Amino acid sequence: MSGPRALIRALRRVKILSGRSWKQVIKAFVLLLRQALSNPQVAELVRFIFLGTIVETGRVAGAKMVSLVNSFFLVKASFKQGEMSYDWVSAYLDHHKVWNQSRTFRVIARNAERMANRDLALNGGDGYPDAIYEPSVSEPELFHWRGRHWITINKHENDGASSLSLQVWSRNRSVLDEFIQEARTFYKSSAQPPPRIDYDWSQSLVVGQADFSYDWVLDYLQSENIMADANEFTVSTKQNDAGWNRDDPNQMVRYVPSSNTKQRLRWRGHWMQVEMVIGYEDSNGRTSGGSINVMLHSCNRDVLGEFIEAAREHYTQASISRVTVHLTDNYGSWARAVTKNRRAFSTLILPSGVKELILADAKEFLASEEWYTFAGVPHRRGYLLYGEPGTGKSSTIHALAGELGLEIYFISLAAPGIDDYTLGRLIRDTPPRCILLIEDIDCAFPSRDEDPDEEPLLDSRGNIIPREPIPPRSQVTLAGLLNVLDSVASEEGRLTFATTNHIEQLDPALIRPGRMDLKIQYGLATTEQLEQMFDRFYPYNPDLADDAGQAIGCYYSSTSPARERLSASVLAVLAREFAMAVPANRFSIAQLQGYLLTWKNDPQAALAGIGAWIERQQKEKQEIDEMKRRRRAEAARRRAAEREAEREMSAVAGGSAGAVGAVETNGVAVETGSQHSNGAVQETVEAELGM
Ligand SMILES: Nc1ncnc2c1ncn2[C@@H]1O[C@H](COP(=O)(O)OP(=O)(O)OP(=O)(O)O)[C@@H](O)[C@H]1O
Repeated sequence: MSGPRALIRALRRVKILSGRSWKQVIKAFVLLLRQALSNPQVAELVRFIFLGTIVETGRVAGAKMVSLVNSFFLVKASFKQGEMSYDWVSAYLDHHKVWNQSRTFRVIARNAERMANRDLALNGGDGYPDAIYEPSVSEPELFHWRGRHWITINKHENDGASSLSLQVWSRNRSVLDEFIQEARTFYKSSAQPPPRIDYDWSQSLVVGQADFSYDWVLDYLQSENIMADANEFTVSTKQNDAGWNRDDPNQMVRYVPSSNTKQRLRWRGHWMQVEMVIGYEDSNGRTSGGSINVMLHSCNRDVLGEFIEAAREHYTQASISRVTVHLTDNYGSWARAVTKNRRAFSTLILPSGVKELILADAKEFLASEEWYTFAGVPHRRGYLLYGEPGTGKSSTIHALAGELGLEIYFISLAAPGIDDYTLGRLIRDTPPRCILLIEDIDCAFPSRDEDPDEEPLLDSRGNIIPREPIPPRSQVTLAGLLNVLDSVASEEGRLTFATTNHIEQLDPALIRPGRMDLKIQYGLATTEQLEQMFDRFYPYNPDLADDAGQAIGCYYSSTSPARERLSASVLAVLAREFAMAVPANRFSIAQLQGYLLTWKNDPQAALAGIGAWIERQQKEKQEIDEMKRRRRAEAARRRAAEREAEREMSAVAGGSAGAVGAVETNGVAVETGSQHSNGAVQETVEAELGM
């Protein structure tokens, strides 16, 4: 306790402090210190503090000196993951196996991304992902660069994001510049894709699904196979999906770029990132808002323009050999497009002059927009192709689209979701200069669907029972259809084609000129068409080769044991005989095409077998007619029975008064009535079938 007491004593003396001179203050302080230091514990503490202060000051001064020296002799740089510079340096260091000295690794299994340090990987060569060693957060590595400069590299990881810091042991900053430049050049020349980027630091281009350029870009990406290095696919068997054809355009399975992932591709020496964004579905299940986002890893804006131009050019070129058909979804929107190989106009087999007429008319229409404007006539043209099924109506439109380089927008009025409103919207959404194809336009009208030659249905008293019209198969009304055909949206150089097998069911308002300007009937095959068809199936072909690959210039005879060659003149004779053997206007081209396809390499066998085929067709037709007749008779019997029963029930109900009695009477009457009506039905059916 001597210490504190001495201190108190000293303090008492300090009262001389109050208002006295500084000398007295110092004196008092020295006195106080002496008193304190006279205590060995205090003396020890003061010595300890004094020494510590000296050491710490030395350390701070030393560190300051080192950093001063560092900043004088070292050049530092840091690189953050997500920046391209990080990838340059990282790939460069990987390549130079800088991490070889590391003792701490992170092992990952990945084969999708190519790594420059692949030699470090355990490559099993079995197609299974390799184990790849990546340096983990580790001690700084010293790297002797170009045998002249020492560089310390440190890899850090923070919240899963890596960064690199570099210290170049040189006073000269240009060493760092050279190092970065070399890493960049190495990276650029290697096949390393750039990192996927989430933010827009470069030029980007967004092509919306609703825009025409969407098709260009998508088509370009598929056809050029330029996304072949991508590693995320969805495998689809659907033809109409946006898919990659890879090398084989006929393959059934297509590689569809995975949506909402960023794919990197190298295009004309530039790295690009492409992302397919799938649209969202609204409450009606309609998809919209999809896009292709293209981001260019270059500061040269012109490259994006070049890319779009290349896509457009490719699309235009490809369209020359293809026809695009746009189809609707179940909600009345243009949903997808399918492309088909173009059909040559010359392959159409039509009575002479018909093809030429349609083609010339359409061409003339497209070329005379100015005239229409000048004359104040809406620039639209409607064509109605009508006639038997399988006679070439759709084929004509398809071939015409190819010939004129137009796309087809196909609407089936019977499709679900197509009503007046959606039809109007679809028409509004079609581009100018295209072919709008409305197939089976008759399905918008009530029809009887039965044989028009059918005899009237009679009841037991010989009265005609009116037939109930079969309701239309479409939700589109005549007014709605006329509206659409007359709408302003239809005045943009559009060719509207409508097809029907039943022109007699169409309202005259629909087919009047102005709506349907050109009506062309398609009939069953005439003798002229049959001959043409045979010629088309078995052309005299100078390039034709035999089984051994020898050019033979014509077909071999199948009937002659010596396998004689068939000359052009023999083929012409066969064609003529074939045309004569088939009754004119009896079969459709589609039917005959089916037959000829079974003999596609043997014209003589085709001719030899045609008689038997016709007989078979006739027999089949008789059987079908008989089945139809029976079905009609059954339907007639049922309808007549229903009518009789209804009539008798209303007669009984009208004549009876008491409820209970009425029921009983009714029951008997019905029974009697039904017996009676059965007899009546029999009579009706027999009358109808002419028995
Ligand atoms: N006049 C024709 N010229 C060339 N090929 C034809 C002709 N008619 C039919 N075909 C062939 O028959 C098949 C069916 O033809 P298409 O679909 O054009 O007939 P359609 O009249 O439109 O029939 P539908 O009324 O049933 O729709 C096609 O494969 C087509 O190649």
